[in-house]
Amino acid sequence: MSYYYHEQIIQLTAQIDAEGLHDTFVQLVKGLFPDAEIRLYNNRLPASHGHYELLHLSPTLSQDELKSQVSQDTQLLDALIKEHASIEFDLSQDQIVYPLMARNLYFGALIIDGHAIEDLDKQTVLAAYIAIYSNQLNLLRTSNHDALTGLFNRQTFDGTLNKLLSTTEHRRNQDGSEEPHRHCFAMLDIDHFKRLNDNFGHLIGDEVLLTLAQLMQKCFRDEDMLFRYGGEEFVIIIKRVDLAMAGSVLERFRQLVENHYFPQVGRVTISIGYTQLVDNVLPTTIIGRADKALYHSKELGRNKASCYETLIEQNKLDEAPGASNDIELF
Ligand SMILES: Nc1nc2c(ncn2[C@@H]2O[C@H](COP(=O)(O)OP(=O)(O)OP(=O)(O)O)[C@@H](O)[C@H]2O)c(=O)[nH]1
Repeated sequence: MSYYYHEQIIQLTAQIDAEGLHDTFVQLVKGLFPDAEIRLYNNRLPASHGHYELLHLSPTLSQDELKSQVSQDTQLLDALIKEHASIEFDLSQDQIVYPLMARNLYFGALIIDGHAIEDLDKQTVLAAYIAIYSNQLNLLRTSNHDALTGLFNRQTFDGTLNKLLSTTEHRRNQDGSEEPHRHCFAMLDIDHFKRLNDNFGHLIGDEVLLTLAQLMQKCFRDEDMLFRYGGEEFVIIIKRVDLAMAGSVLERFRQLVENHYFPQVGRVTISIGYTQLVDNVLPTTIIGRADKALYHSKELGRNKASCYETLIEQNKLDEAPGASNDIELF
């Protein structure tokens, strides 16, 4: 392997967030096979079906072509998981699928389309890129995720919220005009968790935290972001929804938890506070707003979801600190 490839490998290991790592990896693979279509998938729940997130595709496909491509790929990847295939490498085909594995868990796939990989040197380099990318992603995931629940951890939350509030994504309307995407932010807290711990012990308490996290993963869309904020508190960034839609999604989740049977414990409920993510507002303000709405849900008797903006409109809350003046003074 030449010195040039060592430099590329250093680039991969220098990435400190998952997005940068995916992008660098795809660029390196493209550098090896410039004419090929490359698709990179992330499997949200390891070894389960149907949770593929397309991280990268060549930008030549129309929306319809893309849908049918993703559906074809999903079937292929499901079949691969079932067969526990470790690597699909067929030189006679012009489509090659590499399942991406770390610690025996299948976490995604790289598909290279339209290019028979005959060059042995390139095969070796590609195998090295894949191994380093997989290891690096595994490392990043370990440091970005909460060990008990597998959700993103508090540290990742801080970085994500700062980034979301400082960049504005736009959506294109039918008339060609653009407007910023709106996201919503929710805080949720398990009701009477101290009592639950006291009655059943910490291990069962931990089981409840894990089960709740799994319910969250099932209920929310792949693009929504789920974090363990600390203890028995969780936060959710619900992407591209207005407050009304966020309210109905959160209410559905509240009911799902209320009706779920938690082994040994039985019924568990949660209280929720939510608000809109607004550009140019400090993260602490957003958190303060959701927290106030959450506190209101608790005061109303728990097992409720409350919207900060609605409470303000109805004069049921004072504005959260910093709500009217978002310039931080030191
Ligand atoms: N089992 C377990 N318990 C935790 C963990 N982190 C925090 N806790 C417990 O969560 C409990 C939180 O209790 P409180 O903040 O008093 O709130 P609560 O009992 O849920 O009451 P409300 O929020 O008012 O409904 C404390 O007893 C903590 O010890 C954890 O990782 N595992």
